[in-house]
Amino acid sequence: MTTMESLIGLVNRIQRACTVLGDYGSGDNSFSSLWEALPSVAVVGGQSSGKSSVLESIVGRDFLPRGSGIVTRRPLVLQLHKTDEGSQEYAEFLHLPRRKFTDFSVVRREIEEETDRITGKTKQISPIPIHLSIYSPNVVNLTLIDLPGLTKVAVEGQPEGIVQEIETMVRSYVEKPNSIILAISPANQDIATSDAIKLAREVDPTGERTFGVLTKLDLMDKGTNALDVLEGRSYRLQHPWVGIVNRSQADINKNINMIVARQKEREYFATSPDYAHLASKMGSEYLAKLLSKHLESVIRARIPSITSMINKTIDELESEMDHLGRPIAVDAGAQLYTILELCRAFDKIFKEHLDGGRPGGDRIYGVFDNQLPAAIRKLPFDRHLSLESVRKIVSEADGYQPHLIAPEQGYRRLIDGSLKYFRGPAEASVDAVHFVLKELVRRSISETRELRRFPTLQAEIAAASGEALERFREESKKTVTRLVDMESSYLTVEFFRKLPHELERLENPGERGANSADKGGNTPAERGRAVNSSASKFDGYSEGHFRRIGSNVSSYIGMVADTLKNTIPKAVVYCQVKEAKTSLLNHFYTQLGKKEGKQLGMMLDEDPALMERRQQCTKRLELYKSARDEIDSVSWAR
Ligand SMILES: Nc1nc2c(ncn2[C@@H]2O[C@H](COP(=O)(O)OP(=O)(O)OP(=O)(O)O)[C@@H](O)[C@H]2O)c(=O)[nH]1
Repeated sequence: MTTMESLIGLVNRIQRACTVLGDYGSGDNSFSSLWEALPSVAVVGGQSSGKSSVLESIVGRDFLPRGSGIVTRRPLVLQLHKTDEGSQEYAEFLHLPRRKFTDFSVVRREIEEETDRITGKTKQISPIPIHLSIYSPNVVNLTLIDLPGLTKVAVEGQPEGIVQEIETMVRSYVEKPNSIILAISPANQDIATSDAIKLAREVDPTGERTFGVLTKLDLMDKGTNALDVLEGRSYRLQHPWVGIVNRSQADINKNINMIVARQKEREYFATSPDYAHLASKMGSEYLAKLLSKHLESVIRARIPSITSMINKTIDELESEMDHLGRPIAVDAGAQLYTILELCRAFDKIFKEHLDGGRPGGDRIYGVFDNQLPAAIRKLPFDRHLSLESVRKIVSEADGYQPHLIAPEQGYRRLIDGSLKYFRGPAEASVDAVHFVLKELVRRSISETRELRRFPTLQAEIAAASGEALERFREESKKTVTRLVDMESSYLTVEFFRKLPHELERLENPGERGANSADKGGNTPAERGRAVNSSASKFDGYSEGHFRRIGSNVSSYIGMVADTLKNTIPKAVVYCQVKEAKTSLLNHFYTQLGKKEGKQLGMMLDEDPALMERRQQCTKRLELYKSARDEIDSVSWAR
């Protein structure tokens, strides 16, 4: 491959990739356009200027749609590839890959049909290009973009405003600084009125990137010639004008072969008295070579800036991809792996909250250190162990037979009754820790960056964690209730053995009498009063006796409270915190293992807008990377 072929081929390949990815310069996407950075030859001309004839002559084949009105309604990117002498000519469309067209009348029909596919039969125009590649020994490597002909009036059946639309579209192509303008004007018309030259003058006033082509030289009035134009006197351009003689309508009707037509064109210039001195620089074959050479040199000059534009865009796209998150795999195994990874990321953050490193875990200690003791302090033991209450409970426990020594049953009932109160603070601690854990799950989910794009999985993890925490809470409640119940199942014997006073007093009724005498409870009158009181049955026991019972129970309960203040946190941590740390998502993992690919895929559902954007980014990244590879390979070949 020569350098020239590979450079134009390079741009061809990049252009095709651009169209596949919807990058044809126009369009309102927020990405920079690679297409626009690529040099290209845009063919412009007024209606009947001979534009189609020039293109067909450059190709050496009839293949463009004919007809009245505006026939070209979408840009046609015509990529010409020179093949070895004697090889079969064929055409290929980008939209019909792997189909080789060897019959060029079928190519013409396909262009017409493909035009209608996008624009509809309404004869609208569309900026989406049709890509046609032609492989032939009779072409030079060149890419031309055929644009709708500039016109002043729409013909019947074509929508109003199409004239302006065409002008806007053609302008969008030729105003790009990388566009080479092939401006076609007929020689039998004043050059000052040429639509092509008028537009070229506007967008390229210095004439640097305009190639002037003058057609229909053979149709000029006898005795006149176009030397003023061809020699650059009428309208000056940086590149020399090229004169062309295409087939006349009569030639076309007679089916004059294109190769024969080229031959006739050569003869025309060689034998023309006016143009013979310019013959070597006239004609469609010369034009094709001139353009090919120029395009190649423009591409060569542009490569460094294209390369840096590509690299810059790749960097931008890569960082956007990082921001959006990489695409998710499609097979079930990889999806399961992704889900597990995401869960692990969440779990790690959750653990950091508990173990410190992230805030929140300290609130659990707060429950044990403040809430629990405060709740215990607030328990209504004063009321439960008031003199009245003690007297009532003890008497009820005694039944018809007042206690003789110590009120064993009374003590038990008082203690049992008191211990029941501990359930409240115990359960409240469980609930308080549960809510702390729940809040930490919520925070951990929102702090897991990797999870941000997966709202569905976030909800799944939240639900699974919620269920697990609920189970831990149940378990924890059972355990703390049990701790409390255990306290009433067996009382600390030691404690009561240390209360000798009471026993002595009960064993010594004399002392009891003496004691009561102080308070005057021993006189008959007082006894009578006592008989009338509610505790008539126990008027034998003094207030002091019940007070002592009350205070004994109270200090026993105080001792139990101290124990529970220590054991409840242990139970709560064991059942809830430790479990949350080690097996919060265990159940979820088991469930995951049973799920099918489709369900896993659903869990990895993302925000559709985000997916769309990533898809765009991925495609673009692919385009730019392949463009970079293409450029690299060409640079090495040079
Ligand atoms: N004699 C002669 N006829 C030409 C020449 N160039 C074009 N024609 C004829 O002019 C008519 C229009 O040529 P086209 O090539 O179809 O021109 P166009 O600009 O593509 O026209 P539209 O697509 O219809 O706008 C055809 O009948 C051609 O045969 C030429 O150099 N000499």
